[in-house]
Amino acid sequence: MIYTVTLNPALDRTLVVDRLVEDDTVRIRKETYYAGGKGIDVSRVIRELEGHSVALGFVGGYDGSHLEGLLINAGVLTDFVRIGGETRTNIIVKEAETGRQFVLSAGGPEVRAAEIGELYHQILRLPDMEYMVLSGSLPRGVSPNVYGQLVLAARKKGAFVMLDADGEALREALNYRPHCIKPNRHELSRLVGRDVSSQEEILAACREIHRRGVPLVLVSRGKDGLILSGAEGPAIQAVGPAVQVDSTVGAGDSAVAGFILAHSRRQSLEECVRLACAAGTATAMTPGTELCHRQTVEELLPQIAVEVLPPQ
Ligand SMILES: Nc1ncnc2c1ncn2[C@@H]1O[C@H](COP(=O)(O)OP(=O)(O)OP(=O)(O)O)[C@@H](O)[C@H]1O
Ligand SMILES: O=P(O)(O)OC[C@@]1(O)O[C@H](CO)[C@@H](O)[C@@H]1O
Repeated sequence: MIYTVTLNPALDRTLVVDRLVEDDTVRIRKETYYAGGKGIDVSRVIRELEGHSVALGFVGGYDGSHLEGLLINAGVLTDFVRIGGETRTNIIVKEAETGRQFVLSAGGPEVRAAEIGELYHQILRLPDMEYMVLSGSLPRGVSPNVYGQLVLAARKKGAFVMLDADGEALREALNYRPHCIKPNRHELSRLVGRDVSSQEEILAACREIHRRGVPLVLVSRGKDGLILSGAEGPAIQAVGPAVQVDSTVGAGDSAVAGFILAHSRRQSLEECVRLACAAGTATAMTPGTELCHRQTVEELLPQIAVEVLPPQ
């Protein structure tokens, strides 16, 4: 089974307005709620692509129940730890007239030590963990080394661990050697302490990370697709066709979902990167925090240019 972990889920409230104006009433034209947070997005995309996963993490209060209910309605399996604090709401405002989008991200509730302990023991007890995906920001009260501890617990159980995090949480977790990380260009730059942009710079940065014991690095590059670098074997690049982009929120999570789902289906690494790219591209075509549709992903798959890169 694939387990996703979202320590700081968010009820994503997407509002469409004509245009934001100062000193006047701005009428909301459309309002939609999504169960959000990066690991939860991964679970939603896996379900959309006809796979199964269980979403783990913390939910609390009425908004936490709302989020969980949305997932249940979408057919996503959940097993959250309930916390005393209230699940955060992130607000996404889209201006219909200009296409501009504003993402207001809340800090989230404070998680108590006992609640972290409960999640940790839940993970240790899981009988069938083949994959664990750890994604997103950390809530208050949780130490930056929490991902490291969860990586260690999952590795001890023989699971393949994929991590999508940033900053100190990512840096700390590298010491525990997740099997794969999914930084975007900015996260990779922060990780290696210099700006990386070109293909050569990305591959050099990935080699540094392999030397620290991480076998796979999947770098997402927005419209330029993805590069998968492996400690062994050649790097693989996938680039999607030019599409009409509406909102890229959740594109990175969709790429993680595509990669892990294909990997769990024992597909080749080329096919894993292809599905990652198709899912990310399809999500970029949907509005707000809406995620990819299966039919679009299937239409995109043959249009993804997958290339094995020459050794550097
Ligand atoms: N503008 C775009 N046009 C086409 N495809 C895109 C675009 N933006 C993203 N994608 C697809 O989605 C994948 C992941 O996007 P991106 O690199 O933006 O991840 P990210 O920065 O982690 O995103 P986020 O944090 O918003 O979820 C890309 O590798 C690409 O396949
Ligand atoms: O604050 P974090 O945990 O980094 O990201 C949270 C979030 O922005 O990520 C998803 C899109 O990737 C949204 O569903 C959610 O609001």
